[in-house]
Amino acid sequence: MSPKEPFDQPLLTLPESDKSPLSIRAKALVFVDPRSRQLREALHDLAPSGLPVLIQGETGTGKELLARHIHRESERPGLFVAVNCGSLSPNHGEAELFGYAAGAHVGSASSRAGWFGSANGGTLYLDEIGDLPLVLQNKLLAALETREVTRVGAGQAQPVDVRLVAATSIDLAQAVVAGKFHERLFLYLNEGRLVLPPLRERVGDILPLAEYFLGVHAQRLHLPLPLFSPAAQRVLEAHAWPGNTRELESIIHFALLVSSGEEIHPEHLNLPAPDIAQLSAQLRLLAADPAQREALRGLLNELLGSLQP
Ligand SMILES: Nc1ncnc2c1ncn2[C@@H]1O[C@H](COP(=O)(O)OP(=O)(O)OP(=O)(O)O)[C@@H](O)[C@H]1O
Repeated sequence: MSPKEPFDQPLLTLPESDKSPLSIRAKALVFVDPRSRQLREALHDLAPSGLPVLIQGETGTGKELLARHIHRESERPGLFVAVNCGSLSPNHGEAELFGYAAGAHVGSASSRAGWFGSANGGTLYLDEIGDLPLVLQNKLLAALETREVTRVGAGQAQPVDVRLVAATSIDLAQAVVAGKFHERLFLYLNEGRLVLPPLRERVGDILPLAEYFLGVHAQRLHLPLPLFSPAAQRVLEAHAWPGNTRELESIIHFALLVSSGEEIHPEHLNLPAPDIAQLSAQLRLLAADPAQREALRGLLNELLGSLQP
């Protein structure tokens, strides 16, 4: 981490030069909630270690963005290569991952390095690693342990230096028990484990992220920057965000487009009305945080007051 990025700064940015072919739009990681700050410290410790990393989190929580920051802080000279294991071809997954030799199969007149080779010297990010077929899990473990890959159809293994960062939205320990995931691969990956909590459990991140996305989209669309009304802020903090940060970004983008420009109100947020069970779960979470408790008490008194006949 550079001296410009102490832990008390809630924004961690990727450099403009991060021109990975699979780059995603947002480059900044917003960390304000205490749980996110802990995660940032863990990231800072883990990134330069070179250890494999397993990131667990629901969809849209920011696993790929976190992996990019791990790569950046590791200062490995090679590329960050992101691959979704669910999108590997059932028949050619091995060739896609490890490459193939010229003439290995019909149409392969020349050889190809594969994702492993492309990430040589850098970081291979395997999203939804639980979707990898068992046979490929075995080959992946062998490649990681021996630091060598053999292209499909090639006689000789080649040395590779790849740091693996894997992500999963399922509990891989349970997949191991169910016989769906290779235990040794799980233990290998689990050396460096980061758990990205869902957004509803990082309530302190919701408004800073909302403001961040509002700023990004207002700037991109050359629109004036509106503010969130206090009621809109409360709605944002009370929503359960099943689609996590990705859902938050699209809600904010929409609100920016439909608001008149000065202030965003609850009616601009295209969110379903929360049900009572969801609302009370959110309130319980907020009440657990001493900083939020007083604000919550005031709000509840205000609401109860408005209900008096
Ligand atoms: N802390 C954060 N700060 C800023 N942007 C974030 C943060 N977390 C996530 N995002 C943004 O939210 C979107 C979803 O993040 P990302 O694709 O990394 O999630 P994911 O967990 O890998 O999703 P999936 O499981 O669907 O692959 C991206 O546009 C990402 O830039």
